[in-house]
Amino acid sequence: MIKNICCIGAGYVGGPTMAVIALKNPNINVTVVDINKNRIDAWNSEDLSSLPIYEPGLDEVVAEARGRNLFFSTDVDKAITESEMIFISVNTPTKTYGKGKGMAADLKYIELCARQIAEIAKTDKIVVEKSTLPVRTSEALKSILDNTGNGVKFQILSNPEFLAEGTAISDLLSPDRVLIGGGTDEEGTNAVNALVSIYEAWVPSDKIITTNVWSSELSKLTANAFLAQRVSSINAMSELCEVTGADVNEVAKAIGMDSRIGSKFLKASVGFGGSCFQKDILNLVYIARSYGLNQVADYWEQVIIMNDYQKNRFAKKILTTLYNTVSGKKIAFLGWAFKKDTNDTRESAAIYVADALLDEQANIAVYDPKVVKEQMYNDLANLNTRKVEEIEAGISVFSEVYELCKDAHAIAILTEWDEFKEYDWKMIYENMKKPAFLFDGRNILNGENMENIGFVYNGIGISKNIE
Ligand SMILES: NC(=O)C1=CN([C@@H]2O[C@H](COP(=O)(O)OP(=O)(O)OC[C@H]3O[C@@H](n4cnc5c(N)ncnc54)[C@H](O)[C@@H]3O)[C@@H](O)[C@H]2O)C=CC1
Ligand SMILES: O=C(O)[C@H]1O[C@H](OP(=O)(O)OP(=O)(O)OC[C@H]2O[C@@H](n3ccc(=O)[nH]c3=O)[C@H](O)[C@@H]2O)[C@H](O)[C@@H](O)[C@@H]1O
Repeated sequence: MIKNICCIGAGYVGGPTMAVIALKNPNINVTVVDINKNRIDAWNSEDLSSLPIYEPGLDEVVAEARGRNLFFSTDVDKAITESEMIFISVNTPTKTYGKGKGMAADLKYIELCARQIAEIAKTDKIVVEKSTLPVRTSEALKSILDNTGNGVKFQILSNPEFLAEGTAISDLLSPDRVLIGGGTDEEGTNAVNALVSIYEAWVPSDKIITTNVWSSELSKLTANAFLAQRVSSINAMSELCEVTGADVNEVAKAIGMDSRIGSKFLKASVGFGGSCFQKDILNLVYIARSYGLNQVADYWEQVIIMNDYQKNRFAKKILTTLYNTVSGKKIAFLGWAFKKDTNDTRESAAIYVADALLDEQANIAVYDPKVVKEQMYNDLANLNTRKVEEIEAGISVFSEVYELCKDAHAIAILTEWDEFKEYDWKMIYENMKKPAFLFDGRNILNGENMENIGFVYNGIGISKNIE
C-alpha cells in the first residue's frame, strides 16, 4: 500500500492532478514540489483566488485537501526521500537550441529530475511519467536511474494526462480513461497495480487501461495529434466555406451528427493555441523523421502549417477589411487566453494576431478577464520580433470592455469567454468609429443580430457576400 506520493512540477498538470488524487485518497500524503518558490507560495496562499493557475472548481478541491493530505513545498529532496511513488510533471517544451531546435521536445528538465531522484533515493521507488514525452523516453530514464549503483530499484510507469485546461477538474473527476503503461514482469505488474489502485478510488475500473510503456507514451502524442488535426480540418473547411457561401457552423453540425465523426472538437476558430498541441505534433514529426518516416512526418506537419495559416489569415482579414491600413487605428481585442476559463496564454492565437497587426502599426487594446498586462507583454516579448518599448507603446490593456471598445475601428474576438456574449453590443456599437467592424474569431456571436445593430460582422467560415 502506497502511503506517500510526491509530484515534481506544480504547474497546470501537477497542481490540479495531485489535488484531485489527494482529495480522493485521504489516506495518502501527496506532496507537490517545484523549484519555483513563487509558484509554491501561491499554491500555499490563504487567499484561494491567488492560486497560481485559474481553473473552475480548483479552489474548492484545494480548500478541502490542502493541509490535510495535500502539501506544496520547494523541498524536492525531502519529498523524494519520503515517497514510494514519484510523479514527474515538469515542462517538456519544444527545444529552442541545438539538435532538433524548433521541433524536438526539450527533455533537460525531465533528465534533471531523474538525476535528482537517482541521487537522493535510498529506498525503492515507482517513478511515474506524467509529463508528455517522446515515445521511448522511459528507456533513457531507466538508464539514468539504474546507473547510480546504490542498489535502489526503480519501476518506471507512463501515465499521461489527458485533462484540458478550463475543464481540468471535471476532466480529472470523470476522465474518459486513465492510461497506465508499465512492465509486464512481476515487479512491473505490482507497480502498475499500485497506481491503478490510486485511481480506483474514484475512477471505474473499466476506464483504467494498462498497456506497455511505449504504447502509453505514444498514445498521448497520438491523442493530441488527432485532436489538433480535427481543428485544422474544420479550419481548412472554414476558408472553403467563405469562398463558396457555405456556413462552417452548418457544415460542422451536419458532419458531426454522423456518429463515426462525432460532434466534438469541430469548432472553427482563429486557430488552436495552448502549450501542447503544437509542441506535441512538432515532437511527433521530429520522431517520425528521425526514423526516416518522411511521409508520416509531412502528414502531421500539415496540421501545424494549417494552423499557422489560419492565424495569419485572420490578421490579414482584419487588415484588408479595414481598407488595407490599420496604422494608428484602435483595434480592440476581446480575450488573450488560448481558450476560455483559463489564464494560460501559451501559444495563444491572440499573440500572433497582435504581432501581425503591430507590424502594421495598429494600436491594440486588450481585455481578458483572467490575463494580466505583464503576461501579454511577456508573450509578445518572447517572440523577439520587436523591442519592449514598442510592445508597450502598441498594446494598451483595459479592465473594462466598454472603455476598451470606445472609439475602436474594429473589435476582434480572440477567446470565447462566455461573458462576451452577454455584453450590451448596441452600446458598444454606438461608441465605436464607423463603419464598426467586428471580427468574431470564435463564432460566438449571432452575426445577423450584430448586423442588425449596425456592425460589419465577419465570422470564421461564414460568407456574407455570396448568395
Ligand atoms: N497544460 C496542460 O494542460 C497539459 C500538459 N501536459 C504535459 O504535462 C507536462 C507539464 O505541463 P504543465 O503543467 O502545463 O507545465 P508547467 O510549466 O505549468 O509546470 C511545470 C513545472 O515544473 C517545474 N519544474 C521544472 N523542472 C523542475 C525540477 N527539476 N524540479 C522541480 N520542479 C521543476 C517548473 O518550475 C514548473 O512550475 C508537460 O509535459 C505537458 O506537455 C499534459 C496534459 C495537459
Ligand atoms: O496535452 C495537453 O496539454 C492537453 O491538450 C488539449 O487540451 P488544451 O490544450 O488544454 O485545450 P483544448 O480544449 O484541447 O483546446 C486547444 C485549442 O484548440 C482550440 N479549439 C478546440 C476545439 C475546437 O473545436 N476548436 C478549437 O479551435 C481551443 O480554442 C484551444 O486554443 C487536449 O484537449 C487535452 O486532452 C490534452 O491533455
